[in-house]
Amino acid sequence: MIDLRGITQIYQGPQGPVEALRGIDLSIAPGEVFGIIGRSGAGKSSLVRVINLLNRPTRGAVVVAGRDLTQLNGEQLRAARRDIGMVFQHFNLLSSRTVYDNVALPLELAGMAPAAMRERVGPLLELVGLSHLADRYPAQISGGQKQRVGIARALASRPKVLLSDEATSALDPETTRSILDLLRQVNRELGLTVVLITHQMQVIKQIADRVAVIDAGQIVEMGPVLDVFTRPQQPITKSLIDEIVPQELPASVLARVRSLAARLAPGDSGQLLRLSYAGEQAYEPILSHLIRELGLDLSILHGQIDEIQEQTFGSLAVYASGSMARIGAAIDYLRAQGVVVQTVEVTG
Ligand SMILES: Nc1ncnc2c1ncn2[C@@H]1O[C@H](COP(=O)(O)OP(=O)(O)OP(=O)(O)O)[C@@H](O)[C@H]1O
Repeated sequence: MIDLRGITQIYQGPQGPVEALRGIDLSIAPGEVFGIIGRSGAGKSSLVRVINLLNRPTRGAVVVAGRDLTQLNGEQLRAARRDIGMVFQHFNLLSSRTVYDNVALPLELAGMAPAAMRERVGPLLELVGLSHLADRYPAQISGGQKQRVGIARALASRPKVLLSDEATSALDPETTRSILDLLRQVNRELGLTVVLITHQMQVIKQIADRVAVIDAGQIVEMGPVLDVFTRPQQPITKSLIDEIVPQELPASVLARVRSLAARLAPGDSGQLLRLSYAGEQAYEPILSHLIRELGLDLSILHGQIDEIQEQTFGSLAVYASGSMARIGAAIDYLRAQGVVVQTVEVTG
């Protein structure tokens, strides 16, 4: 649905050129919810605005629904943009127009007759749950409701792609969840491709199928969300995930490891393992196999089980004690079960 090829964006800043995007290649499939995450200044806004050519890239091709937007003339581009809706962090509603008239605006601009417009806007207000507020003005509704208006307006021209530029950053956590649920619903019911940028892993966790991590204008990591959560590769990805799954173990856990290590039976070894897994399998049978079949002693020190996209995602810290051979066999067994195993050395 969306193919970005070799996208470079150079701004002329007051202190000279700023290379905000440096050779981005990205393919987003139809119907996908694709998240782009990065710290402030990483280039997220620049990237999402390239997709509808609000930003014209310095170099590269922007192919949406089979057409390279950079090659279109003004009129063709205006037509192509109707396939791409956008929602903004600060909603960008017109304060002098009612909720209804804000949603109707793109249709009015496209010259649609009022009766046809009513037929289009009514169901959209229903979809976003605002039919009862159609006559209110933006100043008379909440932030979450404003964003619902923004989403309905973005859907008015029946786009194939919805871009979301930090749509939930100005909202509290509960409203954020409800807006993300709405975007998910729109994605599923209308088959829309959704591209969202955010600096919050919570947003990615709740809604995205795949995620790209952007840093200093480049994609440094990309994959299905579950994979990236269980096997983050880059330090930036780890630090972004830390918000959900702490990457460092608490001091109390490390103290417990030291005390277990001090009480090992003669000839035994001990190893702290961090396990993470995603998907169908559950920990319990795997851990009981280790204890029963491999004769290992396992202490569960720390753990968290969460849900990502209706799949279980867990992370555990366990201390295994027994012979070196048994610990090695346990690690092999865990990996064969699809569990990501990290051995952690505890000093001091
Ligand atoms: N119009 C502009 N002129 C000059 N430099 C710009 C312009 N817009 C963005 N930049 C610079 O380009 C880089 C990327 O900015 P961008 O807004 O894309 O990042 P971002 O990841 O969206 O950041 P934030 O989360 O803070 O909005 C930054 O260094 C920024 O200062």
